[in-house]
Amino acid sequence: MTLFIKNANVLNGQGELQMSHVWVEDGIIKEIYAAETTADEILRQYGKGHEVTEIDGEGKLLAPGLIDMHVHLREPGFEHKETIATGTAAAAKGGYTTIACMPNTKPVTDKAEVVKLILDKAEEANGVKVLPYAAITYNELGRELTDFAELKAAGAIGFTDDGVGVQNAQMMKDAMKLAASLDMPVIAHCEDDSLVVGAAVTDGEFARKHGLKGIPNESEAIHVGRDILLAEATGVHYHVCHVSTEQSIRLIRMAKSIGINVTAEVCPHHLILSDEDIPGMDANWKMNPPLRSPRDVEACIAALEDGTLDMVVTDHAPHSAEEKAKGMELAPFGITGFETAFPLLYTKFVKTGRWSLELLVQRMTADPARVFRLDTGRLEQGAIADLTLIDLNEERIVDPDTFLSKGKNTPFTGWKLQGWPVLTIVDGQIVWSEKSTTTSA
Ligand SMILES: NC(=O)N[C@@H](CC(=O)O)C(=O)O
Ligand SMILES: [Zn+2]
Ligand SMILES: [Zn+2]
Repeated sequence: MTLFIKNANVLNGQGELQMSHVWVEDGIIKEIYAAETTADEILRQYGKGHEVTEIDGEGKLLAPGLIDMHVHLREPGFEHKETIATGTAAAAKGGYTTIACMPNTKPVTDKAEVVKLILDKAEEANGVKVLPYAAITYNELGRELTDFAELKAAGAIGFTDDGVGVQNAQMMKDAMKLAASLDMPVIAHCEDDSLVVGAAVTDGEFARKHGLKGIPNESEAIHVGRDILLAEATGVHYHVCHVSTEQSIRLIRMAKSIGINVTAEVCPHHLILSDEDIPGMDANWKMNPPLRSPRDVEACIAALEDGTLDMVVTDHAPHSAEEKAKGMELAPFGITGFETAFPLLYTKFVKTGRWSLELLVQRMTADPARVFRLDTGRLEQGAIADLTLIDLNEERIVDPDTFLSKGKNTPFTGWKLQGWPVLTIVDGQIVWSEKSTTTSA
């Protein structure tokens, strides 16, 4: 398939938007033309004999396809929450072209056959690239290491027990040693169970007001500190999941400054919401880690800006309406993310002038690609044509009824946002489009 995307705004190397036409052939960006050459001229010259699908960018932003290195697709086992088909559809609608899915499925992704099942289902789905993580321990129980070599051979891209922390330090050290020997990363959900005390929200304003037990910041940071020492000892690439506290950031910044191989991610909700924003006992505001204090939110924003936090991930965690209806204390942790992430961050940080558009795009594309050594996330001649077209001007209200995800669990219902993805391309194929396109011979 040949694609010709005309009149799109592309970020040049200097962070400026430049009106361009992009020619895509055999899944590769063949050429990026400056807008001085008219689209018709290019078509006359190069379009002969090709079947060309023309897309009018109408001045919208054309960016590398977004990359989300932390998502829950729920299949196998929790298909009432999400499936690989509905999750990848939601991802494409959110502008994502590559997503990495967590192993807390049923069965847990702790054997090669589960990795293969996920890859097979992804193959049958819409074309969004699905990279599976495998579990560190069988059933994520923290008792016995999985067969890392076999899981790597089956296609797993890293090891994590996301959903729970690895409680035993020796187990984590053994996991890191083994992963390092296979040149694979360890990705950690940092949570020390002995400090968590069965709470649903952070230990802060909201908990005090409602007489609830709270999850303290150090339950996260204590694992970050422990694991940084273990990463130093083993040399593994250690990646911290969904960082939410100032204390974790301090430790990561220090570790990076002395050359320890640590990277980290942050979620839109931890950049935008604090526990003081929670309107009441509504489980759509419950996620793990919980919304923290305004001070932690500011620390997360500053750390993403200076690169201490490398990338944005959604931690897309769909649950059914029935599950979330159990209320703040009993409902499962997690909120959906794919279909609101870019507009949220664009509206809250770029529109307000705090971030450049370039910074936001980089933290959602080139940076995750760099950290996980993925051959995507670039918009340049010769690169793989994973692309997303985004309307930066149209304002829309977040309405979960319009989500392609089965999960409607979001705290952002009713928010008025700008920066909505309108077309998503993977390997030069349109995988999602708001409008139909025209093909000319
Ligand atoms: N983040 C969440 O609140 N929930 C995740 C688990 C996790 O990411 O730890 C889930 O699987 O629902
Ligand atoms: Zn987690
Ligand atoms: Zn998660």
